[in-house]
Amino acid sequence: MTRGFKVVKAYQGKDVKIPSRATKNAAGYDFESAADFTLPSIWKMDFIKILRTIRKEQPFSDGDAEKAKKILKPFLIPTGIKAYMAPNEVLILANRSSGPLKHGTILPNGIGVIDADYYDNESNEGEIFIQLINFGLFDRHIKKGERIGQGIFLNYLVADDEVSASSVRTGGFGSSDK
Ligand SMILES: O=c1ccn([C@H]2C[C@H](O)[C@@H](COP(=O)(O)OP(=O)(O)OP(=O)(O)O)O2)c(=O)[nH]1
Ligand SMILES: [Mg+2]
Repeated sequence: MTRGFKVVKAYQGKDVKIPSRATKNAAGYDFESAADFTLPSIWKMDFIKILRTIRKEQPFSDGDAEKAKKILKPFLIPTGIKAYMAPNEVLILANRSSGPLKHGTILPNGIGVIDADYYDNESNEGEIFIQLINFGLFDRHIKKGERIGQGIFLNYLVADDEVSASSVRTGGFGSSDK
């Protein structure tokens, strides 16, 4: 077992497909959405109102400010998939080129970095999420099973004289922040 994918427990028996490459020499393993999901177009949001709400320049409640902050966050699309690989390997998530062209969707983090030690972590079992933001004019209605991104396995290099980290990964998305 060198590298590959498994369905996380929460999605077992729910018809979630293991990522696969579409053609013989394709580099990327296509990931599908594990659920129906609507990505609202950012243009539908009233940014001025949201800004005023967050700054409390208008008489909105704290609940409104919280709601506004949530709308501005990128969405995490569940894939139901975890990836295992050798310790010197990484899975890089990238957009499909049709993402922006057909749907106006981009990865706000540019690329996704899936670390080898994310697999089976204690907080979410290593489930991979694809961050997307919709700058297109229309909402994007993603159907379960629709391809939403691709993952490429690579080797990574380490620097000389590195003081190697010994801490164990407990999750993702800022889990190593102090
Ligand atoms: O698009 C992404 C990016 C990351 N991850 C997961 C896998 C990765 O191993 C972990 C941490 O990612 P990263 O190191 O890029 O984020 P961070 O903000 O530095 O979080 P952490 O402090 O947990 O390392 O989050 C995803 O599922 N999707
Ligand atoms: Mg990190």
